Amino acid sequence: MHPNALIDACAQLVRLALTFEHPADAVVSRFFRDNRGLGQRERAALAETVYTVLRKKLLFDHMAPSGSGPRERRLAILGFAHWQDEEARRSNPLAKHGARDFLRGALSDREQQWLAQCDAVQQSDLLERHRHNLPEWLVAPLKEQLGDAFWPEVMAMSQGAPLDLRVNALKEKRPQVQAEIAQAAIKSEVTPYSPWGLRVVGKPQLSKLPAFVRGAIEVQDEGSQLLALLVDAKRGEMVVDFCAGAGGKTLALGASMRSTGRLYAFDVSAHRLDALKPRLARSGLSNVHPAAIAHERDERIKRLAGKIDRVLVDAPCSGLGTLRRNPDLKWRQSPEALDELTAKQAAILESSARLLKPGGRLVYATCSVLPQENEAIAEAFSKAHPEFVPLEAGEVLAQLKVADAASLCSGGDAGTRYLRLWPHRHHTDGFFAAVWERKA
Ligand SMILES: C[S@@+](CC[C@H](N)C(=O)[O-])C[C@H]1O[C@@H](n2cnc3c(N)ncnc32)[C@H](O)[C@@H]1O
Repeated sequence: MHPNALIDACAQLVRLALTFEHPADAVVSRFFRDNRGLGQRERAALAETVYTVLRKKLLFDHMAPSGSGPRERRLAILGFAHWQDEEARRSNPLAKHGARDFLRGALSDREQQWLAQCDAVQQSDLLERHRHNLPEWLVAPLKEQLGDAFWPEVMAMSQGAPLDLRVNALKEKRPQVQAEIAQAAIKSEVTPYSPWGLRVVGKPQLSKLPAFVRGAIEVQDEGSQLLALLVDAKRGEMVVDFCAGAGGKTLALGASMRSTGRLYAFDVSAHRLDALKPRLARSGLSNVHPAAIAHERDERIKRLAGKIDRVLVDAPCSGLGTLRRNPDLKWRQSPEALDELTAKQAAILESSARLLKPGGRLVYATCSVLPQENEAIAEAFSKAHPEFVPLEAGEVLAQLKVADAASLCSGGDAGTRYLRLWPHRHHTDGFFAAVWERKA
């Protein structure tokens, strides 16, 4: 594709994404479906450009007005240029010239002059909002929690996430799978905390890889793997994954139960549960029972009350811990939407807790970094339910031989009450989890 046509296509995609009517990943997938002729490199350029625009929206909104031509094209030029610079910095500093040559081929003289002016802007000349690119309502809670680590977290959140895999412990061993994918030129390192994880170098295509096809690996952030690990589901138990969605954590729980016992995968979205089915088929698990429920007080839930050994509530949340993958969320979420979400989270936790038998374990988790979706929900639940004893997440993980378990946690007297993962510290998405045991 001619560079100019590619920049125009990027501008078209930027325009679609900036309506914020749908999640950015859905907009990108739709665009690719509607433009089947696009090659792999063009797809990568399109996706990375639009994600860079979403990540740096306030900075680009500040720079764009000084240029000419359609606004979306100016945003696309900035997105493309910043993405390429980032790539060049990561892989080969000399590559920057090559990347800029390609872009120059797409730009008019006027656009080139404008881009040079934008490039000349120093960080120190910018207002804080143009450096953090966050909505104001999100800045205060992050600064309050992070202090000096606010800027490292901003940096971490403004980059893409690494590709993590979970090895299916039911079928295979991590070292063998690592060696096998290395044969297919996929380099990886074992993840520092999860015993099941591999962190892959780059973004190779996985769907045709034999290890993927036979269910030996699944794509899953290391943080998600640690949530499943905290549940510590065992052979022969009755386990509920209350908000199972497409089943990322269900599959990890099922494997840790060695495909025995009974694992219910509930969700209000039958559509999301449908996406679990092909994954389940690959996984070789035969203990999973997916079921769509109407709401958290569904009859099915009532029938299972007091019968379950372990419950995971991977609650619907703002997703603000996943800004590396979903940068549009910071523009699509709002304080009003959060109020609704926190009420839902409390209601789901309340209902799901009834499922547990005495001695059973309850895990409440989110991929949010906001205390109101996390500690506030957990503490209100503990207060209202003295029959549920909080466990130290740090101790649970240490018993499971997770390295540096205490460093993954915060809160409580010992500072290890809750799992609290941050992109800048742990190189995972932002996650929270609280663990309780129902008194016998
Ligand atoms: C964070 S996602 C779950 C992701 C999933 N556990 C995974 O690992 O892939 C939250 C899920 O909660 C579901 N949900 C929303 N309200 C619910 C409710 N009242 N009861 C059960 N599930 C609900 C949503 O449909 C969504 O799939």
